[in-house]
Amino acid sequence: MKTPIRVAVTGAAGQIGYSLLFRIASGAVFGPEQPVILHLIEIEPALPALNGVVMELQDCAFPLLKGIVPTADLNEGFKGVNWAFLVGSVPRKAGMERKDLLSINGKIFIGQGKAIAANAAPDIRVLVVGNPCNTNCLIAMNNAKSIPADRWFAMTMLDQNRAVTQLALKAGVDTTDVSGLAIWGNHSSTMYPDYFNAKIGGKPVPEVIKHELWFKETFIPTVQQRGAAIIKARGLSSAASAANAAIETVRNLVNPTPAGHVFSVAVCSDGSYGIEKGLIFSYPIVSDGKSWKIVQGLPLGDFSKEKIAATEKELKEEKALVAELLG
Ligand SMILES: NC(=O)C1=CN([C@@H]2O[C@H](COP(=O)(O)OP(=O)(O)OC[C@H]3O[C@@H](n4cnc5c(N)ncnc54)[C@H](O)[C@@H]3O)[C@@H](O)[C@H]2O)C=CC1
Ligand SMILES: O=C([O-])CC(=O)C(=O)O
Repeated sequence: MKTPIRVAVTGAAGQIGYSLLFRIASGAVFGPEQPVILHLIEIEPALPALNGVVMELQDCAFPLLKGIVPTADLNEGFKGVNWAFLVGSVPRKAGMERKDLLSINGKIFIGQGKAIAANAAPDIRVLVVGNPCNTNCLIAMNNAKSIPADRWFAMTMLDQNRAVTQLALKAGVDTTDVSGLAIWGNHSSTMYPDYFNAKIGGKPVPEVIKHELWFKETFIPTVQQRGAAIIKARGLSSAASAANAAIETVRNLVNPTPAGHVFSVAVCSDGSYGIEKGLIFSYPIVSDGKSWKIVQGLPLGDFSKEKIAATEKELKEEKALVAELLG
């Protein structure tokens, strides 16, 4: 048996937490050979509900679950942690944009960034899910400067999965026939699902779906607005699909990417494709299972460049709004 790794989840008593924890404990993220100790972090008033989640985790008798640390103390919560899923934060309601949450949620990520830097294991990696996730990640990263920038991620995998399914439905193919689809930029209504560099059955998507207006008038807005559509339908934001995407993001990072595939995750920009350095920007990424890199040299036409510039502009504006939170 391998040594257990410590995995922290904030907002562990929330909706996403309820879909996420049981799958981490079952081995769906780190594999069937990797035991885990779960650090479940909540705010004080949610500790009774968290206790119920702990009881349910115990009642699963997961062979890989070697311990549970439920806590409202950030130092205890992040002590020795190898992976942190930062989910805990307030979700938006109908009619709000995700960036409207910055004034409520942004400050949470100062204390969490500092506590991660002070307590986590040397190999810590952090996935921010709580919205607006790119800029929350920027805040946490800037409050934890001792942790290398390549360890910080914000989630856009849910947007990739949404885009892949829309393409598959339109083309009448299986989702597994779609490859190379990546989300660029912010997890917001400006995100850009780049269908030009995606393939269906190995052929460029625009050669399979020959319907230019559909991409512009239906595909892109559907992907950009899917979170809002779920909130309208459910009265609550996506939770099971978000947890699933968090699981896939980490799996994508800790396993080698199959040839011909990419995955989407927002990372600290190194200036690739002319994006401002230091922004948490979603790119097409590949991993060798240990380190990741931004796929270089993809052709981008004027339409793609315009969309990517718009989402970069929004991230710069969000960064300016939280300037005083960046440490
Ligand atoms: N990046 C993405 O693709 C997605 C992001 N989200 C975001 O994930 C976040 C969580 O969503 P849900 O689980 O549905 O919300 P929820 O309201 O069901 O759960 C959030 C939990 O976080 C806890 N919490 C609040 N402040 C905290 C803090 N400072 N430290 C620790 N825990 C704290 C709350 O007590 C609550 O239990 C929201 O911001 C939502 O917008 C949701 C779907 C997709
Ligand atoms: O839309 C929301 O507020 C929740 C979310 O991030 C998503 O479902 O993509």
